[in-house]
Amino acid sequence: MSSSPSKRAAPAVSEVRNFIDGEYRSSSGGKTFDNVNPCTGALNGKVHEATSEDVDAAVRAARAALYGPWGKMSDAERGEILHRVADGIDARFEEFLEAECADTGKPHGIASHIDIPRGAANFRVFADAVKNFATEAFQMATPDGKGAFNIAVRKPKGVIAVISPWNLPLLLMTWKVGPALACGNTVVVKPSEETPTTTSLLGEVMNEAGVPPGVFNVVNGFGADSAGAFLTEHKGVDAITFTGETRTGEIITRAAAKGLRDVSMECGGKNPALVFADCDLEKAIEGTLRSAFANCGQVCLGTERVYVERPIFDEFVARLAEEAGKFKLGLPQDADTDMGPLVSHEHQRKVLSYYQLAVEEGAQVVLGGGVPDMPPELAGGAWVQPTIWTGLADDARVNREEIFGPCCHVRPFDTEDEAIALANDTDYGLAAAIWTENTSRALRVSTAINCGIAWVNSWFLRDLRTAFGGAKESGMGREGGEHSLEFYTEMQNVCIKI
Ligand SMILES: NC(=O)c1ccc[n+]([C@@H]2O[C@H](COP(=O)([O-])OP(=O)(O)OC[C@H]3O[C@@H](n4cnc5c(N)ncnc54)[C@H](O)[C@@H]3O)[C@@H](O)[C@H]2O)c1
Ligand SMILES: O=C/C=C/C=C(\O)C(=O)O
Repeated sequence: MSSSPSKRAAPAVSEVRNFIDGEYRSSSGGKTFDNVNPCTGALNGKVHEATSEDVDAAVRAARAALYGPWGKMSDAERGEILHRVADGIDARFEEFLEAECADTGKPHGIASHIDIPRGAANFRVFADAVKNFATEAFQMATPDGKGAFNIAVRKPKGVIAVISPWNLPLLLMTWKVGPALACGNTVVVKPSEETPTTTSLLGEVMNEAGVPPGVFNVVNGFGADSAGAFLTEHKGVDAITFTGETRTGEIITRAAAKGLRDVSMECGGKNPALVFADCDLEKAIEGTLRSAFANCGQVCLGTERVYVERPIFDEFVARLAEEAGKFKLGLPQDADTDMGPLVSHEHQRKVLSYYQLAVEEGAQVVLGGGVPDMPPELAGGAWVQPTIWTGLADDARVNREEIFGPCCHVRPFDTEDEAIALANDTDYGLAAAIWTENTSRALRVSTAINCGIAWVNSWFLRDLRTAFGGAKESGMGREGGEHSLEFYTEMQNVCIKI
């Protein structure tokens, strides 16, 4: 089923330290934790866990750098440096690729087309966007007849805490760091404990590109009672940008309430796909295969609920299962690998508990439902089978809770109104995919779904200038294009009396 026994998972950086004030520093408490390869269960290396003193040093370095050369540069000068950061990622593409795949287990095909290039693009796009970011001006009348002008200026918000997840580590971290730095802020990043390596490696690139010390800092560790909480509760942090689970977002929002710090929250989803009988079936199947199973289902925008118009329901389910059943599970570096493992054994236990729950809740298992049979050298990995269910009630937990694995439930519908109601019957509101060749229907349905991002006849087609974020429990605020620039700046109105 997988690669030859002679192949090994990619070696990774063996020791990941914190990056503070332009240099790599060991944990001041001497504490480390394991970074485990999810393909094999082997040790990738050790990660230095930041103490509260380390986090404090990082925040202080970021504060000092804000008042140093970085804060005094023009957008154009900063932009030039950020372009060099992007070039630096490109120049070390292979290193980033190996590190990302060793931490996540994802296939090279995904990381080399999405994660690493987007990691570089996030710096270029925002370095350029900030140059065209206009403010506002209002001329007003005054009783003396002379008038006044109001001119708005935008300033960096200050020290930004960036808390990022493990599913697209470099991509989602730079999606925040790129615009934050382009706007003149400084950052302290706490990457996921599961996937710290590419964030750490970025420190070297920052130094090589000429980013002044203290502008980009990295502290490693966990959430509660660790680097995540130390950072988000730190008084020296001016704003917090977070991507991760909704429940974690709530905890961080509470921490941010102290001192009324601003937050940007990109959280979970339970995203629907609506497949109408007038769709291009080939495209709908190909798109749903990606939206449900890409990155082993670990994409916040991924589909976990598929609603299919009854006349094509049986054919759709059969074809989806047939194609997903052909996925080859294997090592990142094998060219024919379609799907890697889940990110960790902990996440594997969570996903498998939902596989079991689906059966208990009365699902028909159309495909998968368990652990695949892997060759001995991969037996220690966090593998699960791609899984498709039908027959669950709409209020089944499997239909309501985010699983974040390679699985979906497929259910028939009879009318457009019913499909819209089913799509909206969720606590979440991140993304939706609509498959129809009828343009009026596409517009009607996409705008009737309460979510931040709706795709018609596509999925994960991303223009970085567009608004990105979730409705309901999927988040708060928008990032992307000008929306990121708004979040990472503070607007000041200057009123000038003539
Ligand atoms: N909306 C989006 O843009 C988006 C994108 C990717 C992932 N996600 C969501 O992320 C989740 C998967 O990622 P995850 O499991 O890494 O999420 P998570 O919430 O467990 O962890 C995210 C980050 O928060 C940190 N953290 C955890 N507890 C914390 C605390 N108390 N204080 C401070 N930091 C804390 C973690 O260490 C990690 O760095 C899914 O729910 C997925 O939908 C959302
Ligand atoms: O798992 C979530 C994926 C989010 C993707 C983006 O934020 C993006 O493409 O910018």
